[in-house]
Amino acid sequence: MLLPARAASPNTTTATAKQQHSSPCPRSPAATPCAQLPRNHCRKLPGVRRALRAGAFAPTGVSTATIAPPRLYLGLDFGTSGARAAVIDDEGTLVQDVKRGYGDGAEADWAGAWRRVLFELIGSLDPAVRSSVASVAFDGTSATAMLVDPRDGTPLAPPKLYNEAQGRDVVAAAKAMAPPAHTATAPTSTLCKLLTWWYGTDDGAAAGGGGGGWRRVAAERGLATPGPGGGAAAAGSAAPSPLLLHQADWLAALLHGVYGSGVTDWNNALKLGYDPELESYPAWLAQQRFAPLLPARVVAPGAPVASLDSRVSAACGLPPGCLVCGGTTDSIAAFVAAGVTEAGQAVTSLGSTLAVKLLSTTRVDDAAYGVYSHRLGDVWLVGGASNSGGAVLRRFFNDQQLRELTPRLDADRPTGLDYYPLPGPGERFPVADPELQPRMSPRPEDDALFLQGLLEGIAQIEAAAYGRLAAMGASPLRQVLTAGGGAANPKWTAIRQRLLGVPVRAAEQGEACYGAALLARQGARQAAAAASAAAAAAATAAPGS
Ligand SMILES: Nc1ncnc2c1ncn2[C@@H]1O[C@H](COP(=O)(O)OP(=O)(O)O)[C@@H](O)[C@H]1O
Ligand SMILES: O=C(CO)[C@H](O)[C@H](O)COP(=O)(O)O
Repeated sequence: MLLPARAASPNTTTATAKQQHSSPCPRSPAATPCAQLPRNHCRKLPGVRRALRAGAFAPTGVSTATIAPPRLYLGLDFGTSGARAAVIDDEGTLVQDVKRGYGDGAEADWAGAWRRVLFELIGSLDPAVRSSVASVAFDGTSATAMLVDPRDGTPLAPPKLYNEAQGRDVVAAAKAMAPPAHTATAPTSTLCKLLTWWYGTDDGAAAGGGGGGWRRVAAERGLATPGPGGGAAAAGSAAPSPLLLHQADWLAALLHGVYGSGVTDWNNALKLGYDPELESYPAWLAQQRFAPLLPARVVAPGAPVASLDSRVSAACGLPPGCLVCGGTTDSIAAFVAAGVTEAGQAVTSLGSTLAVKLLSTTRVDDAAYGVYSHRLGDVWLVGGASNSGGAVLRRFFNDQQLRELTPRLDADRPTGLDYYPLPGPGERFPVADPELQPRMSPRPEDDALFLQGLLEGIAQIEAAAYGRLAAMGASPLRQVLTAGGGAANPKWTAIRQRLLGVPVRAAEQGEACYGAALLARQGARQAAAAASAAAAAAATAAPGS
């Protein structure tokens, strides 16, 4: 069980602590105004005053069932460049939000950075808010895969991130087992990442189950080290198999402490091969020798999973009975936040990457173009995710420079530069080509012209993405809401609207963490309804009733 590291005390003088705001968001006017806090963005919003008036903030140590209404709901978004927490009340009013970067050097230990930031975000919440949180839900980057010890979640190997394309051999193995054009056959799919671990090809070890750094760690920890060439746990052996989890699953398990056979959700499991229509792993996947490594329980996004582990509650200050709910991916959380409800409405997440989600009455999937369909409730969110997006802009301009240059752009005068902006070789959607090269030259002298060329290039990718969905029979596009950092750029919005030919505007709520908080609220309501139904059934069944 990975418990939160002791939070740096407010008086800690190390550089790291100085940069970080480790005490709760200050309540008194005399304290440092949140707006001046470096690296963190800690805001108390109108909802706090209303909740304070309503006496919402019960003392810590109460169970969910007794958390005094109005209860609060916590969404945690672990995106590409940083993590954010949003707390909402029953009406969906934002009560507090906090964000934090992963810090320099995070790439050397992603799991450690995610765990550290998780408990720092929780520690950054106002104590009165934190102690009223009735449920929590996470969203993470899609197809970010982890191989862990099923007893306590300890990673056995570095995570494989959302955009890491796997080798041709495992892609071929995935194509040999999955249906044609299945999203699990994409080079960046979770299935391909699992197969890289399974065949041990990630450290040059011979294919066929030899090597693979994780097997050495697993053996040291007394775990089984199954592989294609045998090596499975001997019949009757007590040694448990390693477990595959997604980033959001692993973070949730840090709070609920339910390990063993693992819990994931429909959306995160899609690129593993899970079928959200069947609500099960298809036979072609369940019959594989590596099936024991798959997370056994797959829940709907927002569904109740388990209560907070009591030790974690004591360590982080969330109420002991706080419910941890099923998660989702960051672009779906952004979709949920935007509040889209009609077929033909779409959400483009313009964050570090460009992800599009169109609400469609028809499901469309084709890995040849990086197109797949997520299920949310009883609708299909069709789309995909390009490697292009804000991460390319950030290579040339910081946010301040973007704000300074944007007024000089002329959305009505295309530059003709015809860029395909990528952070490096490789594209997922609407072209699925791990070798695709960036195209961002010639670079004009004028930075404003260069920036406009980049924004036009990303907008052209977005337009091609929606055009691909239309060509595949998805519901016709009628409107695009924008989430993510790029939503703030009016000139980019105008360029995109010109290319898309439909109304484009920023989503009122575009933050994925807000969408995750809505899922947490949904889970708390589902749990309360189930408890009421159980109580009513018990009362009916009681003798003499
Ligand atoms: N004014 C702007 N115009 C265009 N892009 C912007 C602007 N401000 C921020 N961005 C881009 O938004 C991205 C960050 O958005 P965010 O949603 O936080 O991304 P993520 O969560 O994927 O890290 C950055 O890559 C940045 O380049
Ligand atoms: O690119 C990403 C990183 O932010 C997205 O997480 C991801 O690729 C979107 O995938 P999905 O459509 O499964 O939500």
